[in-house]
Amino acid sequence: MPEFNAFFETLRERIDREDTVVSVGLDADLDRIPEHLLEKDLPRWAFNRRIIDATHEYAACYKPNAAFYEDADGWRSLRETVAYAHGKDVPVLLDAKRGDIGNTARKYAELLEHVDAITANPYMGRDSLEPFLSKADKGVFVLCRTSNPGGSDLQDLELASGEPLYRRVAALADLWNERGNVGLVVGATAPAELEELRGEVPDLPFLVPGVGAQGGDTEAAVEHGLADGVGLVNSSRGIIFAGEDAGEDFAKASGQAAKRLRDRLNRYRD
Ligand SMILES: O=c1ccn([C@@H]2O[C@H](COP(=O)(O)O)[C@@H](O)[C@H]2O)c(=O)[nH]1
Repeated sequence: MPEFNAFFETLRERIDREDTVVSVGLDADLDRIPEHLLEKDLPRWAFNRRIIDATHEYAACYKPNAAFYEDADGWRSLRETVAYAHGKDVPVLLDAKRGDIGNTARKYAELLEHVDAITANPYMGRDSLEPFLSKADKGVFVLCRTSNPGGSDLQDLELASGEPLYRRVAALADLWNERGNVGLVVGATAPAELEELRGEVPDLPFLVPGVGAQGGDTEAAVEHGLADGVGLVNSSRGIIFAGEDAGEDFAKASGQAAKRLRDRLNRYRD
């Protein structure tokens, strides 16, 4: 079993030091950002800065989803956000779900020059992930059993061997973990699969989305999401929009929501 790489060691240090496995999802949706911020030059950055100020002491990492930044101002906002999170010593995991033929994946993998870890789609196989995997000091979270209702449509399909596809993905990800830089994405809405996968790949840390707005199982997320104490449980809308109706005080409510989630998850940690 390879040891954790630099990213996972940094994450482990952060988790231990701050006593939290909360991933704060920065899905800065312009349709939900408080109105008074919309006049700013970069509203998403203005929003994220306030959210980071209010939540960083409860955050093991920040997870911006690329979908909310894929325009010119969005990328500028994201760069400012990443620099600010780093200034608070919090790692950043970009939820980008990339993966393509090697030549294209090589360009996607350049995203890792700016962030500490990324989510990747394994559907096109090992060569499509190699450019990410070869960045030995970064983290690569491979989509395995996703939290959405349609996650079962393909991921649960039984292979000729009798095993479901998500289990094969987990086994492959374990093989791809030569550098100790691989984790899995497994949704909190699939607690049975979380438990099963923890048994299959005991050494891979999980990123567990789906608590909060999606109603996933927080206890299962913690009990099975961590490998040797390392793993992340993400909430995005449940934290960043907790103060949606609080006007100028919106970030305070986010800080309280992040603290509540941290405390709740910590009840299940060893
Ligand atoms: O299986 C998956 C993989 C990724 N996500 C992403 O996580 C957050 C969840 O947001 P919430 O507001 O906490 O529901 C979002 O960025 C998703 O794209 C996921 O939910 N499930």
